[in-house]
Amino acid sequence: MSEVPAEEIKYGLAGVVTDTTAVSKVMQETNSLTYRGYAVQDLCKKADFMQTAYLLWHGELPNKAQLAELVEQEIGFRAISDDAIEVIRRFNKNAHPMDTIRTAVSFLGQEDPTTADESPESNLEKSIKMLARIPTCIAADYRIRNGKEPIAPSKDLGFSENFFNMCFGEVPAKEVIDCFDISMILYAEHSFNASTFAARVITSTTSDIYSAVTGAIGALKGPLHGGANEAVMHMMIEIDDPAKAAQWLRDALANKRKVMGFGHRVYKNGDSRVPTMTEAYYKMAEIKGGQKWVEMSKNLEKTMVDDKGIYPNLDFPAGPAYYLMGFDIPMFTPLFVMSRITGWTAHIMEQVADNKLIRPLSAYVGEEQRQVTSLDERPAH
Ligand SMILES: CC(=O)SCCNC(=O)CCNC(=O)[C@H](O)C(C)(C)COP(=O)(O)OP(=O)(O)OC[C@H]1O[C@@H](n2cnc3c(N)ncnc32)[C@H](O)[C@@H]1OP(=O)(O)O
Ligand SMILES: O=C([O-])CC(=O)C(=O)O
Repeated sequence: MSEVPAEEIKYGLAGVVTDTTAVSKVMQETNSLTYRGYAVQDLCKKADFMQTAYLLWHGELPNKAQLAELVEQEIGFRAISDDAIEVIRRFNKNAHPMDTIRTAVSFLGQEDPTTADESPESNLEKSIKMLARIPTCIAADYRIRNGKEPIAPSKDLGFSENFFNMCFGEVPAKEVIDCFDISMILYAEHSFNASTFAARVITSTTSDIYSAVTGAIGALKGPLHGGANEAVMHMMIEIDDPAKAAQWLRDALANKRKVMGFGHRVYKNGDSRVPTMTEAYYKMAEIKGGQKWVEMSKNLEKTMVDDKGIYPNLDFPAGPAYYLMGFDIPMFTPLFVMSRITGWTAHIMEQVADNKLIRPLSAYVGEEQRQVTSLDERPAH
């Protein structure tokens, strides 16, 4: 029995406010989300992912000169060392790409002579380095595990175009790039979600930014968080036929299965990002011939909302959108990493600027205090 009444324990920290943040605001009542005061939908229409990164880090949208400087820095940091490529070559070809990007980021941290420098300027520079190099690591890992040579990053292509080129050796149609960029903006930041909180916990010990990001990647991997975008696509492939979707979902619920891509800790009446991502996904389906998946998504959503009142989250449209863009399913959560690196690092810098060690209490429910007996005195079984 715990000495703390059960009703006073905040399991999963649900509903607990642990700190302030100026990075983003998730509004449960209105199902809306702002980054530094700007609605994400407006950022998707009027800005791009690089401008969003600048906004998250600096608190303001960049002017032309500020954006040009960030773009130049990002392009300049894209290449990874021969040692890093060699490490990626040695990765187990069956390892999950989230395990390999977690290890790659950790490797980048031990290579960087500025890792221990916690100054705001150095942490910002390291954030730009990770934004630039994580895509290079993900693409190199993808090609090597498929028996191909990595493609060096380009100095002439934008962030998203360069990533597609490093993966597939070509830049797709503008519509595909636009949809990918929208997913990058929408995935970039979401207040104290589990991976960001993990990053802040690590930062609060005054550990370094690479350690915090490595831990955040580990937290994002789980299917209750970022791993859900992969799980959604596995589910849709398992269902296969849109006409079977409603029954499949009802059977899953009857068997107490969690249906991936639905539900959210904060939003209870719909995820603010879903309409924008769904529009982009439907556009992808039009271009790539994915009407089967659209029909299935609609049937799953209608059944889940009608039967359980549980709404889709961002992973629900993002999973099939990435599938239609041609990415292997195990790459979907690493794509989330490519984007969330901006939000994580904005929070890490906010934590560093006003730090207090994060260390909650627990209610003990184990054995009462007792005597240690010697090994000889203890029963054989
Ligand atoms: C980008 C992101 O990270 S978004 C989240 C991505 N994760 C997923 O899509 C995984 C599937 N969803 C879930 O597991 C949950 O909805 C979570 C983890 C996201 C949120 O969990 P919580 O806030 O703890 O809600 P909780 O799990 O208590 O759900 C409340 C009720 O709704 C049910 N429920 C919530 N989500 C789902 C779901 N996806 N499938 C089936 N039932 C669900 C729960 O079983 C619970 O029912 P009960 O009260 O009868 O026990
Ligand atoms: O906020 C959360 O708990 C999960 C989420 O949607 C995100 O991190 O984007």
